[in-house]
Amino acid sequence: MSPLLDVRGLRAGYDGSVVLQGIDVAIDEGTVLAVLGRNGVGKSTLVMSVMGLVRAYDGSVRFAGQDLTGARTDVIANAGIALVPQGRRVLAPLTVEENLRIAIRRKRLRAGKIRAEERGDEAGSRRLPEAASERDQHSVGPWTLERVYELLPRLRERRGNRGNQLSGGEQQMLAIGRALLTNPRLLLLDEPSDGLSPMVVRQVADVIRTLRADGITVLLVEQNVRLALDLADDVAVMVKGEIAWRTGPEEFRRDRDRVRALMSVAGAKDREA
Ligand SMILES: Nc1ncnc2c1ncn2[C@@H]1O[C@H](COP(=O)(O)OP(=O)(O)OP(=O)(O)O)[C@@H](O)[C@H]1O
Repeated sequence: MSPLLDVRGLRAGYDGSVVLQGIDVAIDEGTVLAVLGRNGVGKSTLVMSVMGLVRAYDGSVRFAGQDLTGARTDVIANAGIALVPQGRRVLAPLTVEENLRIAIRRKRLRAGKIRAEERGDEAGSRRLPEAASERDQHSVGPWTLERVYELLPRLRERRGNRGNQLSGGEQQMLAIGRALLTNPRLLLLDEPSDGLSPMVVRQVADVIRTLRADGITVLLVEQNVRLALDLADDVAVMVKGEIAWRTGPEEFRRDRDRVRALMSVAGAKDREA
């Protein structure tokens, strides 16, 4: 079985500076891959380049058998990848429900535009699609506002509150709900536990477990190693824009020396000395 996401030789960065130095990473459908590593090694750059938000200089990205190398973000989203970005990026002046409805509307516009482009029909780009895409019909069922509220009941309670009135945990749930409304097969989560209390981190972990049980594949970037190991089927450790070690959570727990060498600031100093 070929992996759902297959990234090979990916080099990417900003304004000519190279952050990702040739990344190879593959994720099987239905699994959770945790990407760990010290600050600044390029974890966010990796998820942003998979999403088409950072330009790749070289390498390839294949998803569900489709070549997405160099594709636009809207095409990537339409193919079934969604990003929950670091910092959540909820629309602060809008209510929870407005944030969610915008995600639904954007998805429809995007799908209509891409279909129109495929037909070479510019005028059609403003038409809304009438039916769910083929992919949606094959999944458990497309994500709806109601299904998001069932998974994340706190959002229903807060549906009339503005983004800037939410706690960090509620903002994280909103960012996840918004991503789910695009019906992803692969969810890229960039530090979902950042700044949250241990109790809220546990709630986020439960949500991720439920999504995995529903068959959603997850690439989880985390600083919280305990959370990452609890959730992951596989672990990839990044060092300076490369995957330095790919292993299972048990092996990761056992090999403390290697973890220290690859992940602690002291370990990095040892290597540089
Ligand atoms: N928009 C940008 N423009 C230029 N350089 C950037 C930009 N974003 C990140 N970088 C640089 O790219 C490198 C990798 O950053 P990135 O955010 O991908 O790392 P990270 O592993 O996710 O770190 P953190 O855990 O701190 O989020 C860093 O040197 C960072 O300064």
